[in-house]
Amino acid sequence: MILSFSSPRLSGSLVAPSSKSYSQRAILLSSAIGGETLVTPVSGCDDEIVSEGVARAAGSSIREEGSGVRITPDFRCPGSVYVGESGTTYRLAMGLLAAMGCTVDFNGEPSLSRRPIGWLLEALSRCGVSFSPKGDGFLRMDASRVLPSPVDAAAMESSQFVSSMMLFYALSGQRGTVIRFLERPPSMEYVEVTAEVLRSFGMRVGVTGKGVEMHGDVRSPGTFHVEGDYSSVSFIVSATSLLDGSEVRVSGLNRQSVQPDSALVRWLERNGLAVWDRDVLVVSGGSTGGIEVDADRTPDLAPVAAAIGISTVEGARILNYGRLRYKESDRVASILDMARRFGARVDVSDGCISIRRGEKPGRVACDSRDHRIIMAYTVAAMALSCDLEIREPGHVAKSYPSFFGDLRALLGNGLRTIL
Ligand SMILES: O=C(O)C1=C[C@@H](OP(=O)(O)O)[C@@H](O)[C@H](O)C1
Ligand SMILES: C=C(OP(=O)(O)O)C(=O)O
Repeated sequence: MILSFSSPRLSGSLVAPSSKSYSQRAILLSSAIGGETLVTPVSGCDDEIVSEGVARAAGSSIREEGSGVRITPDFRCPGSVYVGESGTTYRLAMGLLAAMGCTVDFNGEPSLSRRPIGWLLEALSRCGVSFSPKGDGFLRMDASRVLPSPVDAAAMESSQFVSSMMLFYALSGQRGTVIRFLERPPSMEYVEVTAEVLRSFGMRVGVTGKGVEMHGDVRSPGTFHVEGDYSSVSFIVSATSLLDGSEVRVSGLNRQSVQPDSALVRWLERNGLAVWDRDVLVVSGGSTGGIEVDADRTPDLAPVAAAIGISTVEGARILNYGRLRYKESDRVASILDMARRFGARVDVSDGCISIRRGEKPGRVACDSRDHRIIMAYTVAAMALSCDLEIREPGHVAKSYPSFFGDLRALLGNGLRTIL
C-alpha cells in the first residue's frame, strides 16, 4: 500500500475503537464464571479475537449482539488454546486457566513466544502449578494440583504478570492481601485497569504501592461497557495536532479513564490543542513543546511519541525505554530504524532516546509487522507530507482494524492515493 499525502488536514468525527485491555479482561473473565455477560462495544481487533478463541475453547458460546458480544459460559478446561500475538491474552489466560485447575497447551505466534514470562511461571509454580516447554517457545501448563497462596512481586518485565495473578486469585478464591509489592511493578496503571474490571465483576479490590488486596465474589455484571482505547486514538489524535487547520472530534473516550495512555491527551490539553466538549474530545492542529514519554509507565505511547519527534523541531524524549525491547517487535530497534528512515536526528544516551526532525525524506518504506510501529510511520509521513509505502498494512488489525478506514474518512482529499 502506498500513501501519498497532499496538504493533509484531518477533519470530522471519530468514534474511538473500544479498549482491548478492557475487552480482553472482560471476555476472559466472563468465560470462567456463572451467568451470561454482554461485553460491548468490541472493536473486532485480532487480540480480542484470540481472547474470544480462548473463551470458546473453554466452553463458552459467543454470539454478536449489537456492537458487542454475548458470552454464555459453560466452563471446561481446554486441551489447548491459541493466543496469537497477544501478550495480554497469553499471560492473563495463564492465570485464569491455572485457577480453574486446567492442564493446557499454549500455542501462538513466534514473536510472542520470545516475550518474557518468567516471573509469572515462578509465581504460579509456588501455587502448585507446573510447566514444561513444548519446543516451540510456548508451554504446557499443569494446574491439576493448584494450591493458591499469596506471592511477593519484584523485578518483572510486564504488569500483565500481576494482572494474571489477580485473575488467578479472583477465580481460585484466595482473599485478603494476595500480592505484596517488594518493588513497584512496571506499567502499574494497567494493574488498576484489571482492578476496575474485577470491581465491575463484583469484587472489592484495592491496589496500593504496597500490593493488591481482594475481597468478595466474582459475578457477571450482566453488561460490561468497554470504554474507548486511548492507545489506539493516540495516533490519529497526534496526527491531528501536528497538522495545522485540522480539527477532529473524538467520542467514546472516558474522560476520567485510568488508562495510562490518556497521558497523551492530557499533554495536548496542557498545550491547548485538546479540549472536552462534554464527553467529546476536540483536538486541533497547532504547535506544542517537545513531548516526553516515560516508556516504563506508558510503553504503548513510545511509537507515537517517536513519530511526533520525527515531525517536529521540538522533538521527543523517550525515557526508561528498556522494556520496549519485549513488545511485538524490539520497539527500541524499530523506533530507531523508523527515525533513521525519516531522516530524523537521534541521540541515544543512558535511559533516554531523543528524536527530532531532520532532513525531510522523499519517500519512506515501512516493512514492520508491528501494529503500533506501522501506525507511527503513518503519522510521521502525514506530518511531513511524504510518500509512504507500507508493506504489511494488515497488521494494524492487532489493535485497530479500522485505522486506515478512519484515517481515509478524516483526510478526504488530503490523501492522494491508496494503492
Ligand atoms: O495489560 C495490558 O492490557 C497491557 C499492558 C502493557 O504491557 P506491559 O505491562 O507488558 O508493559 C501494554 O504494553 C499492553 O499493550 C497492554
Ligand atoms: C504490547 C501490546 O499488547 P500485548 O502485550 O497484549 O501483546 C500492544 O498492544 O502494543
